[in-house]
Amino acid sequence: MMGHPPFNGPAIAVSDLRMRYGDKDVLTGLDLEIEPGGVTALLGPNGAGKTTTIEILEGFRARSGGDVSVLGVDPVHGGEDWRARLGVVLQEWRDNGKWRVRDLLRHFAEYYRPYAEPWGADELLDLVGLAEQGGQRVQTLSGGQRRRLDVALGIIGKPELLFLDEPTTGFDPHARREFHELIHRLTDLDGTTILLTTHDLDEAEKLAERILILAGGRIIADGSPDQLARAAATVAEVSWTQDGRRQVHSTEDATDFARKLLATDDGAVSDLEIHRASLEEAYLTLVEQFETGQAEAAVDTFKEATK
Ligand SMILES: Nc1ncnc2c1ncn2[C@@H]1O[C@H](COP(=O)(O)OP(=O)(O)OP(=O)(O)O)[C@@H](O)[C@H]1O
Repeated sequence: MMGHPPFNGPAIAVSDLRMRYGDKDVLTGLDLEIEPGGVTALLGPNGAGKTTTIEILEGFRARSGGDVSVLGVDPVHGGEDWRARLGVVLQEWRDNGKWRVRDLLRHFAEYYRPYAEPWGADELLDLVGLAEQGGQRVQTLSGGQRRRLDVALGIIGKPELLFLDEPTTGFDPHARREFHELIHRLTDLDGTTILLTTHDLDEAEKLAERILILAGGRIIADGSPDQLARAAATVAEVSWTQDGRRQVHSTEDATDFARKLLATDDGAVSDLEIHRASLEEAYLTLVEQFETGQAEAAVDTFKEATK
C-alpha cells in the first residue's frame, strides 16, 4: 500500500535551535511549533537566518545545537520515505534548462511513486498555470514561469509539508495573485502545511494565518497578522530634525518621549512629528533598526505579540 498513516503531532517542532558558521552565531535559540495545516510565513531582514532555518528543517544543513522534529522525524536522520513527504522550493534555480517542461515533471514524479501517487504532469501544469508551456524547453520560460515550474516540482509528490523559500520573487502582480490562489487551493483541498519565507509583509498578511519574524538569531514576533498589527499600533514613531539630521524613535509613550526630548533640546529640535505605525511600517522600521545595529529597540516593537 502506498502512503503512510496520518501523523498526529506538530508538523514542525523546534526547541533551542542554534546555528553557528565559523565564529558567527546566526540562530541563537529558536523555539517554534507549527501544527498541521495552514500557512505560516517566516519574515526577517536579509541575513537573519531564514534560509538557514528552512534548510535545517529540510535536512539539507546540519545544525549546531537544539532539537528539531519535522513530521515526527529528526531531519538529520530522515530517510527517503520522510523526504518524499516534504515539498521543497529553494531560492535558487537548479539548472534543468534543456528539459522540456512536461518531461521534467514526469521525470521528477517517478521519484515519488514508491511513496505516494504524484500529480499527473498535465493536471499539475494546469494547476500552476503552465498548461501552454508543457512542450517548451525550460530555458525558454520567463522568470515567473520558471518559478511556477519550481513550485510545480515542489508539490508534485503531494507533500504533507511544503517549504517555499521566497516563492514569488520575480513575479508580476498577476502571477503573484495566481500564485496566492494556488497556495489557498493547496491548503484548502489537501490540507498541506506550508512554511514560506518572504520579504513582502503584504504577501505574508494575504497568505498566512501566522507570521513569524526572525531577527537577531531568534523569533521576535509570532502571531496572526491581526495580533501583530495590534502590537505594532501600540508603538508610535516620533521623528524630528536635529543638527540637520532626521531622527526616528519608536516608543509606546510618545507624549512622554516628546516632552523629554524638548525639555533638553535647547531649541535644536525641529519638525517634530508623531505617527502611529501600521504593521508594514513597524516591520520596515524593525528591519532598518537591525541593519543599523539597534537590535533591542527592534525587538521591543513586537514583544507584546510574542509568546
Ligand atoms: N554556508 C555558510 N557559511 C557561512 N556563513 C553562512 C553560510 N550560509 C549562510 N551564512 C550566513 O548566515 C547568515 C544567515 O543567512 P541566511 O541565508 O540563512 O539568511 P536569510 O534570512 O535567508 O537572508 P536573505 O533574506 O538575504 O535570503 C548570513 O549572514 C549569511 O552570510
